[in-house]
Amino acid sequence: MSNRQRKIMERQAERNREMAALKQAQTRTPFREAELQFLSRHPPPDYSKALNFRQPAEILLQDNKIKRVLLKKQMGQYSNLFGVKEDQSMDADSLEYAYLHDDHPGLIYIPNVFTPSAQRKLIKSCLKEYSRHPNKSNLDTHYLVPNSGLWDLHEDVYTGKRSLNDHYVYVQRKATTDEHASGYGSEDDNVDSADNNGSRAGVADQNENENKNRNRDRNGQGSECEDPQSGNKSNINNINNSNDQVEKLNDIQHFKSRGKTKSKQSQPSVRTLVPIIDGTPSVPEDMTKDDPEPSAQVPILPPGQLVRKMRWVTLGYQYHWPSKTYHFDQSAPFPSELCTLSKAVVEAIDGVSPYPYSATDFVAEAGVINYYQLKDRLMGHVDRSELNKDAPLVSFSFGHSCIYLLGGPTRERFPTPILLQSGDILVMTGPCRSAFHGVPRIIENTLPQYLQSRIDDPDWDIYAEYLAEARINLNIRQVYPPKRSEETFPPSIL
Ligand SMILES: O=C(O)CCC(=O)C(=O)O
Ligand SMILES: [Fe+2]
Repeated sequence: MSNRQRKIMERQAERNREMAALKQAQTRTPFREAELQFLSRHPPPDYSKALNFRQPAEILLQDNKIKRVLLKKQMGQYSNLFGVKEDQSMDADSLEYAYLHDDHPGLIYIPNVFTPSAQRKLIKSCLKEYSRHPNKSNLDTHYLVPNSGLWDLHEDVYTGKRSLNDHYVYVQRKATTDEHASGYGSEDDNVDSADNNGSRAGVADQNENENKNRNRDRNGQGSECEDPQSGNKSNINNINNSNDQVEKLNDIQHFKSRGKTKSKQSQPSVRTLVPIIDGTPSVPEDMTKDDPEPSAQVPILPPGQLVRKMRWVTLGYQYHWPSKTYHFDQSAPFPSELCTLSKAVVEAIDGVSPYPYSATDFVAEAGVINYYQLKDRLMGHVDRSELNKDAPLVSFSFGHSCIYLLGGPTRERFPTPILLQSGDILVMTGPCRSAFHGVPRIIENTLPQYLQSRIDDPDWDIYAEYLAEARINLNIRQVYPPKRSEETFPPSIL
């Protein structure tokens, strides 16, 4: 090829690239646009664009879309799991409020409700207790995590009780060969990003192209579009109702991105999800919800490193990530304090939310604990797997602050960025329950002082060290309509 020909070809290739980039920019949805803004490393995002519900009321309420509602009692009076604040009077300083937003009907935001010690207690439970069997984590797909839990192993090494020379402190792989493995690709794919709900990714790099981002996102919980335990309303409510072609495509891309896999889970056909017939979930007879195959490629790591690979833990009804449906026949006992805590929130918003739901009807049946390292993100999705969409979804944040994007029923609405901080509660009720949302950014250097190392509590050190690079989100859902909650579903639908 002559020099001239080569130059012509290079120019043509360059033009093609530009055209492709232009096309991609044109097809970006407003939600995606917002995600990209907050994913950007260089330049860093403009965090001042985010709505901060902890601003002084006189500033916050200048935005006339924001409404403030006084709670009847302090949250600590609904349950002492929020911690007992010294000032329990109803003086102006101690009043607690919930906030609503005109653009997001059904959103209830209750800022700063936990005392520091109540936060520390819950964080400890999220890392040490709730992550134990029978609750499942993303690590269980690939590793033989001991029943005593990974955190206990980490603690033994951290406190010097056991040495890293001790072979038994290393959690072993489930698979010894990749013969039947899903072969998700790199080790990182397996553990870092390919698990959780769906749109959860490991490292977000501004230079990654959009498709790559999509494919890597939230492999576990449910693709870019849906979240993990949630799932997909169209699938659940009406198997023929593909409510969103784009989502469908993304899902398929998601499966393709794990194309090396030989297992059934890798096929788009797992989208044969649970249809509702006469309000009752009905699982097709031939549908199996197998676990994804373990990979022999995952790294063997010291427990202190492996805990940082833990991306999610599911509580109550266990979730089948590949199909984004619950295992309606697999439920682990729900931690009782989390039942109390979530019920207390539902009680506190009684009369606040324009979409009422009685606290007596609320049953905590499924939960997800999301563990984010600083560079993790959770891409836009809707939580759709629950059969009961009327019950509030209660979400607690701990550790580093994040940007939470709250959009509308489609990606075509530009989302509102919200600064979610440690100790805040976000409740999705009514239409907000079906809104796109995601966490494109964990914000560095935002760990509150009271969650850092403490002279008065050396036992906290191991948690402080973990939180120095992490955020924890705990969210709780009701799966079944109230009348069903205490009943057992007939075996025919399991
Ligand atoms: O981390 C968060 O605040 C949101 C998590 C979430 O949306 C989910 O788990 O479905
Ligand atoms: Fe979600």
